[in-house]
Amino acid sequence: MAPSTYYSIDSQSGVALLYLSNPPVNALHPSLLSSFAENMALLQADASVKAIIITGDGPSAFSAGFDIPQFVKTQSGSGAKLPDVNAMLTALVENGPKPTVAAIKGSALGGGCEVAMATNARVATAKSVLGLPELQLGIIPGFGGTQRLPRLVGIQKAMEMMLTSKPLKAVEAKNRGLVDVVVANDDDLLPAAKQLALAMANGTTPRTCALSKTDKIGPPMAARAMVQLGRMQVAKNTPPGMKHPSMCLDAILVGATEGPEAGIKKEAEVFAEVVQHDVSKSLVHVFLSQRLTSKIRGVTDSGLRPRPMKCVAIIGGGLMGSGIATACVLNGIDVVLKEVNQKFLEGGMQRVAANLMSSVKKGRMTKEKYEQCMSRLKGTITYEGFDRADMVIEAALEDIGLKQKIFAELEQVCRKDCILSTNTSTIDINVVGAKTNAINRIIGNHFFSPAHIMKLLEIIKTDSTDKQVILDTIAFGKAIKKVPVVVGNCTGFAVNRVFFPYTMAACLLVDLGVDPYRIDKVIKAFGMPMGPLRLADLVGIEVGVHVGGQFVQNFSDRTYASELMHRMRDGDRLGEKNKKGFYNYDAKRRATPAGRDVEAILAASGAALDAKAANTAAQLRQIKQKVRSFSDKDIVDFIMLPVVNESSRVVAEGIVDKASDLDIASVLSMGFPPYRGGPIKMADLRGAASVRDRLASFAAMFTPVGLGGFFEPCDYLQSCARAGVTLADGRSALGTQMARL
Ligand SMILES: C[C@H](O)CC(=O)SCCNC(=O)CCNC(=O)[C@H](O)C(C)(C)COP(=O)(O)OP(=O)(O)OC[C@H]1O[C@@H](n2cnc3c(N)ncnc32)[C@H](O)[C@@H]1OP(=O)(O)O
Repeated sequence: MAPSTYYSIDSQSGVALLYLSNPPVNALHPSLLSSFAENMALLQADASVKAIIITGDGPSAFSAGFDIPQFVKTQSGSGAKLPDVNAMLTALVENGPKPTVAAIKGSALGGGCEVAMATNARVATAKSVLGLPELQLGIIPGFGGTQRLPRLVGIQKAMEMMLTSKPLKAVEAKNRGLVDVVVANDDDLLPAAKQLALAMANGTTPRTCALSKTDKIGPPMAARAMVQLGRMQVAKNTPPGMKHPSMCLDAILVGATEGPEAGIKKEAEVFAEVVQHDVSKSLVHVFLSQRLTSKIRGVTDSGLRPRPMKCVAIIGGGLMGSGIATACVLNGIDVVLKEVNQKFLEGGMQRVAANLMSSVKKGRMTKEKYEQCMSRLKGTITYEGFDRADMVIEAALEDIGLKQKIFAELEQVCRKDCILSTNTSTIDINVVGAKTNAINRIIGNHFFSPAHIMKLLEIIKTDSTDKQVILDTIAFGKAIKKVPVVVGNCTGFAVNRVFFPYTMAACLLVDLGVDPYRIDKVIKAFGMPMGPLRLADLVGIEVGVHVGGQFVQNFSDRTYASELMHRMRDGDRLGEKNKKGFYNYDAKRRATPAGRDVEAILAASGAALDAKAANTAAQLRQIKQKVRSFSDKDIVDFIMLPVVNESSRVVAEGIVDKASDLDIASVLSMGFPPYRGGPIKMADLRGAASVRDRLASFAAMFTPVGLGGFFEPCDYLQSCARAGVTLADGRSALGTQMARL
């Protein structure tokens, strides 16, 4: 059914009930808004109607706001024309002849909250939440929210709610003035709303029109001072180039100092501008793409039903294994945790207990829930209990022989329908299962550390993995509240593979004489949580040497084999592990640049590059000169565009189901800034041709010293650039040409 509204009128009381209807969250689609305007006009004109209650259809939402996919259409110029929602809300909902009440169950977010704020009173169930999270989509409220919210809760709270995008629970919303009545049970909602609506119709309770209220915004001078405080917050917390938070404050200020009409006008101007910014295009892309990762062609649309994973056996109680066990027991799944001896087992069990206890200490979990979770955890040093397991997750050392032995044993001790999975981050899944006859039920479950906190679950399927196994693993990922991204089997899978150039490019810059701390600073300013050298310390220099070596071996045409990490390791600069890496670490893991402590290592690594390029020393000298005068933007391109290049290969090879899956995986694992959309979205916003040309210029610069391959734009990127199609659409747009890539 098309998104719309429908209503009924209680002829006895004269109360009309208008439903916003667009399951599952009653998003305000343009057709719903048109129907809303039409039906409100009808009800306001109907002489038999005394008051109007607006509510959401279905159990979970009043309305989660404007229909977000419509933004993509607006941004590409194909959006439907909206009725004048602000005029309609003011004339028909706020100031119409009949009083209006919002009856809220579940979420009233964004435009949904704005509709509710336009009514004359709000009644909400205790579990409801109300808020204006538009800023997290790179936009600002556009249906009067920047004007009504400050008038209901005060400027300070309104700014806080908008700038953090955090909604209020119903009880706090009532304390703040956003809600009038809170009811404990769903069944009490409509009766309470009706009572209030009739009281307003009879004049026994006054009608509130939020736009006319002034008591909470104070005089203009006070409003200016308050907004100035908000601006200081924005300056502190907002990445450079992100304009919509301060533009949101502009709209609040105009309303508070020049009146609501001017404020609504300003809000509309700002909204129309920010919705076209790249930041909004990226954040909307991330919101929608994150919800698409668990929809896999040929699997989730195959008619199969996922089997619930009630019991999971985990091999290895180290950091990863105990984190995975924590995520399982937290979400109602029984766990059998296996270790090699009693001492290690106790260590693993204690780690799970400590993970859970940390939530208790922070007040996020009750002691009762803690006990419940712990009761789901059983430890063993044999395979006892593995016959109960619906899925095994092996999280042992990254040792091929060991994993093969474990999998051969698992085949013997587990049920024939048990999914056998590995948490390897580097080893080919087919190799892990090579000594079994169970390759169709073997899959990768790649968690990111700390496994009970990080949202991404990279699921690695092979050509032999059964669809049912993939489907069950996706459902398992969702059951433990991860975002599952299904990828193909290749060196580094998706995430580690696309990010290998991140560290290699940084090593190349350091070898050419660029200050490592400048590199980290520039990349952090780009929006990554930390620069590549700080990250190398965090992951561990030895791990870097091991993983880097695999990429050099497998992708020799496009890797840079720096000696930097090897020399760091040999110099006992192992990273956070021994508190000495590119940075020195204190007891609280605070990092300070190691500076002179690593000077000799950096010099030796640079000298190794000089020695390798001895026959082209003059060209290398020229390159060094250029590189040392690189701007910050050059450094970002130098490091991030090779990541885009490898991402393009991953998309071209079909390692991910959709290009956007790779963006989400990058955001949720490496902390790629969501407001840049992920490597593919970022490249598409810039244009494939521009990315290709910049990479080609780096390739031309480095070819004389034999390192051009590291930057050479891949065939897919070149084809998309030539055809003028996006990297996201290239696979379908290039069609048969893809076969030749
Ligand atoms: C003019 C206005 O000021 C502008 C606006 O209103 S912009 C919109 C502002 N609103 C928001 O940002 C709220 C966005 N939604 C959410 O935060 C969360 O979806 C939620 C809290 C409502 C529910 O969360 P949760 O229960 O985890 O379910 P979630 O998977 O996110 O959503 C359920 C489905 O509803 C969809 N959905 C949620 N909000 C939507 C919206 N505003 N528009 C369209 N679809 C929406 C999701 O895409 C998902 O679809 P799927 O089932 O096809 O995957």
